[in-house]
Amino acid sequence: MASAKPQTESVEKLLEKNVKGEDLTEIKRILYGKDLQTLKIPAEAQTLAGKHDFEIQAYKFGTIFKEQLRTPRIVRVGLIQTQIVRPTSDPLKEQREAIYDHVAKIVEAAAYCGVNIVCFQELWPYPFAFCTREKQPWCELAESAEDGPTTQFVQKLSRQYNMVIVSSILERAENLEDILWNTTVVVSNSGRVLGKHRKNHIPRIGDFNESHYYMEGDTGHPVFQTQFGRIAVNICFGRHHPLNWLMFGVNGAEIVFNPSATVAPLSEPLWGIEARNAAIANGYFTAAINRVGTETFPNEFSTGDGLPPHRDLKYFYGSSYVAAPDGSRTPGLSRIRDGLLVAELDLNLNRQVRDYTCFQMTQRFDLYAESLAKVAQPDYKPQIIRDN
Ligand SMILES: NC(=O)NCCC(=O)O
Repeated sequence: MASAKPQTESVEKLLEKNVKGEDLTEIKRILYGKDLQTLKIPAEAQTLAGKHDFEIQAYKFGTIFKEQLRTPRIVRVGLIQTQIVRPTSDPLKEQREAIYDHVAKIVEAAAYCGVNIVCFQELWPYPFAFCTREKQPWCELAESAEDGPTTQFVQKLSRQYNMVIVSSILERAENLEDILWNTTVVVSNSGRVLGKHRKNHIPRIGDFNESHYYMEGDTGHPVFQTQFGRIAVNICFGRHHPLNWLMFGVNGAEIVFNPSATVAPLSEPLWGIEARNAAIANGYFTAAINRVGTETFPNEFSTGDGLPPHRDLKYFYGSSYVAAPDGSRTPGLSRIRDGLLVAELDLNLNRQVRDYTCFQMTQRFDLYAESLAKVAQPDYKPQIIRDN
């Protein structure tokens, strides 16, 4: 039997293998915007990466010009993408703890790289089982956002490394009838739970049957003021919704993280566009993080799409990246390996780009508020002018 074709490592590796010299530089200029300076990765971080089998890439976004009246506002963000560590048939606690242990090593490497804010992928401590429609054992993993095992684990890391940590979990609202939510918890660098955001848009696409587990979030568009800047979280499927991105910007976000879990056939051609476009349109930085690998579940499931029952959700393609408001972006992390992407940002770039593009000044909230208010009425008639 022919073996499956190996996964492509990354678009960047393909380009570098096949295009050389000035042609490569020109292609990168057109595809990625300005050429970002790479940052030196400390030896301690390299050693951890070698020992625990993950890659590290590190880049620096500068500003357009040096300001006279404001000092630079430098912050380092770290994006962590991983595969699950243990098979999905292992005891739940062992699966979760193996992921904790592995991710802790990558956070340690991030600390060596001087990272101030780290964000993990969507529902990072578990396999992405919340698609299969199998309720058990997976609902058992749901936990309190305020003091569940994952938040407690993250709080220790935050305190140890003086890092803000953005941690996506399956929340069980123990104070409200045990309702489940897809929630991201923001833990301050002091270890305090700063707050949480519940996923606004729940997918009903392909095998992503997440609406069997949780409803659309009820937390609006919170922005978290941290010591290192104002941050927000647009959880996975919300990246297809421009108004979701917009509202985080309107509320003052300077960096919007997009912890995701998405597979190649569904979204790969969109991946490099959506978070990057959001950065351009909203005048802030975006950071998109995706998990890696194929996760195989004990029981077959199907989605009513004519395909035979199967045990996996297809391939999670990693490729995490950071984009800036001027449209420049980092290369993606690998499609096939666990990784840490470090990006140094000067948050002053946001205002410099906004002053230049005037995208915020010209966006006409008044016009769209009036139009959307009409659209939301049950008797709305589309504004079509007909040739008859
Ligand atoms: N987790 C999640 O929302 N996935 C949906 C798939 C996609 O948006 O690409």
